[in-house]
Amino acid sequence: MASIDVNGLTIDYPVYGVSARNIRSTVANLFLGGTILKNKSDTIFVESLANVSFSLKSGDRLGVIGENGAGKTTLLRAISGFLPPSRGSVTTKGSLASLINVGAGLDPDRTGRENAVIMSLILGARKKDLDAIIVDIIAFAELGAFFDMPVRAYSAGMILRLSFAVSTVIDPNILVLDEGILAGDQHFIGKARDRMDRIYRNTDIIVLSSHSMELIDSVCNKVLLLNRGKVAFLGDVKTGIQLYNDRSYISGHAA
Ligand SMILES: Nc1ncnc2c1ncn2[C@@H]1O[C@H](COP(=O)(O)OP(=O)(O)OP(=O)(O)O)[C@@H](O)[C@H]1O
Repeated sequence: MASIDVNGLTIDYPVYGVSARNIRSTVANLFLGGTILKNKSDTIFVESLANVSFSLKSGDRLGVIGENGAGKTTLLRAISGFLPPSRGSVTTKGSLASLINVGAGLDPDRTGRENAVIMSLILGARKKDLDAIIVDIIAFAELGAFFDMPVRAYSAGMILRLSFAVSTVIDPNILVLDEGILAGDQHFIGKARDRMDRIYRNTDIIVLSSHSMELIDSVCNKVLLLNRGKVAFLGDVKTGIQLYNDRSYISGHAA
């Protein structure tokens, strides 16, 4: 059984090299992004998530929505294990594939093939299935001779092809996806979207961040609406999308 438990999760990003005295106005920060804080030694922090808690179990498809800077990517990174909590905890059970930052988890000094083998094993592939898995990755990514070149020689779109092919070749128990990465080459994105339809059906838990309410509505059965790093709403999809659209969850905003 796959599960995700997020408990009191707070993430502060330190911003070095900026003095608190140079942050001119707190008014400008009222509606967008995390809260800007400073500690005793005048170091600036952006509190991008503040005391976020929720649990997901098999069958849950969570749509993470919110305006620019609300904390969506930060939450997805923390669930994926890329970002340690400043306070609180994140516990996941089950194999997890993460498609947030294109290329995350790839070793630039290894070839596409070597990365494909390593990541497939991390995702739970059995050794006896590896040959077939690599054949599938080669066919899907369509990287030609570049598959045997180091990843540092890839273009951004080629890295996306490899990351996507590797992360989706086996159905993971948990898929964490920022839909924003699926942009670019129309031929590949078309193939990627077809494959996502299969993954959306077969994966135990999906955490999907998107600015497309149409996609959230079609894939998800729960919505987490973030507002400046805090949970503004957690519950059914229709209500969450309605709140997001009319912006009534933003304090001081007249709908
Ligand atoms: N590396 C960083 N250093 C400092 N602050 C950061 C860093 N990354 C993100 N932030 C801040 O954390 C907050 C949340 O950012 P995050 O990227 O999670 O938002 P988001 O909801 O994904 O936004 P968008 O829809 O614009 O992609 C923002 O205020 C942002 O300025």
